[in-house]
Amino acid sequence: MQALDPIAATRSPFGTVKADASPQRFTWLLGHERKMRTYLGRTLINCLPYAVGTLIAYYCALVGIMSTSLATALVVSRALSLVAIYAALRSGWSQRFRDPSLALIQVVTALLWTATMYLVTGPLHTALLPLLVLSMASATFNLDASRARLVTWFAVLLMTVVMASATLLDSTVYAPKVQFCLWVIMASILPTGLLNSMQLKRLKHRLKTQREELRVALTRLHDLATHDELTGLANRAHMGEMLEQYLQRHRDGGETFSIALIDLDFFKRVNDTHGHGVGDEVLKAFADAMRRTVRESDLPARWGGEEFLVLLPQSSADNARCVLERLRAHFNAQAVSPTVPSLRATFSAGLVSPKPGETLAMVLERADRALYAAKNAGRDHCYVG
Ligand SMILES: Nc1nc2c(ncn2[C@@H]2O[C@H](COP(=O)(O)OP(=O)(O)OP(=O)(O)O)[C@@H](O)[C@H]2O)c(=O)[nH]1
Repeated sequence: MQALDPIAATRSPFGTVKADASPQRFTWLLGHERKMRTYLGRTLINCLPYAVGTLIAYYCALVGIMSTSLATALVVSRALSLVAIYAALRSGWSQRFRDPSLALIQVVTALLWTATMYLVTGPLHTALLPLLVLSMASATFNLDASRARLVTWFAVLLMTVVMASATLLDSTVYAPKVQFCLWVIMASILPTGLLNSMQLKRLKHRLKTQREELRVALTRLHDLATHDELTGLANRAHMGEMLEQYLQRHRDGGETFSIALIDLDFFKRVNDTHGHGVGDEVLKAFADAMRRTVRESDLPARWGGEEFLVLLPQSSADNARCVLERLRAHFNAQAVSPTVPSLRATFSAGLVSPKPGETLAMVLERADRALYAAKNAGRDHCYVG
């Protein structure tokens, strides 16, 4: 269907669309691009378990569980991996990969770091398990189903090896019975988390689909409410709103405009002679002729029955008359019905521009009188009112 009006183009079916309602914040950190902002936001959230891990590492160094140099090595290595991931995302370098969010790399590095921390934090190792669960929750939600499954089993396997090794290396601090209990908890929590994430993702997908369906339905509703079904032109209600807007802008000192009220000549005869189907074909032919002839900025509408109205922005009634004469030359010569190829039709039109202080009803009344005069003059005429 034809775009109706530049004013309307900024409107949603049920109100004014705010192009981007909320201003973007932290653009220096996250950039402007919507997807990239999401990826970077996730990466920064992943820094939270790292910050907690840093505190644990230095606390361990403070109480003599590990050396300060080991704590620093762990903290710096993780910081470097996070900075590298952030830089790859922020610079756009990651765009070359199938998964530009680098979600898989992020979770694997997080898992390896958490597992290492588990091995070296001695009596504090249990504090690492919630961090592991946190990393996995974010990973399983952001990865596709097969990768999320793969990463979950990788995490279970990795922690099995780590817990077994820890028990073998230091069975006093990593007591086998305790490790076994922790292993059972870990091995049951991670797959459960995976199932929950999958369910959430399905829900998210369904919501997205429903939102798209709703958008399509709203667009269809809007088209039905503003367009004439037979000709596809704007309908009377919509054109009425448009006219009010233009008239208001004109009153506020804006540009002038004209309207042409058009009526097909002897249309009843077409219906009576050839039937309503042929009459409909003529109406469609006239609508097509208008679409082809008027300017991009002109707004044609079906006003009702065999009456049409064209709003011609930035045109005096005399300028509008030239457009109408072009339409006449085009329409009078063309075949207007595929069913009755020999059939020809004409139209009459009343043209007016709003005068100061006139209401819409007054402008339309003048257009109607001009149209009536054109009909009285023998039809196939355009009169300026
Ligand atoms: N086929 C068809 N006919 C319609 C439609 N809407 C209105 N009409 C017909 O349009 C005709 C209008 O006839 P009149 O108002 O007498 O006008 P006219 O025959 O065009 O005569 P003038 O306007 O005086 O030249 C009527 O027969 C209506 O039934 C429509 O959607 N389809």
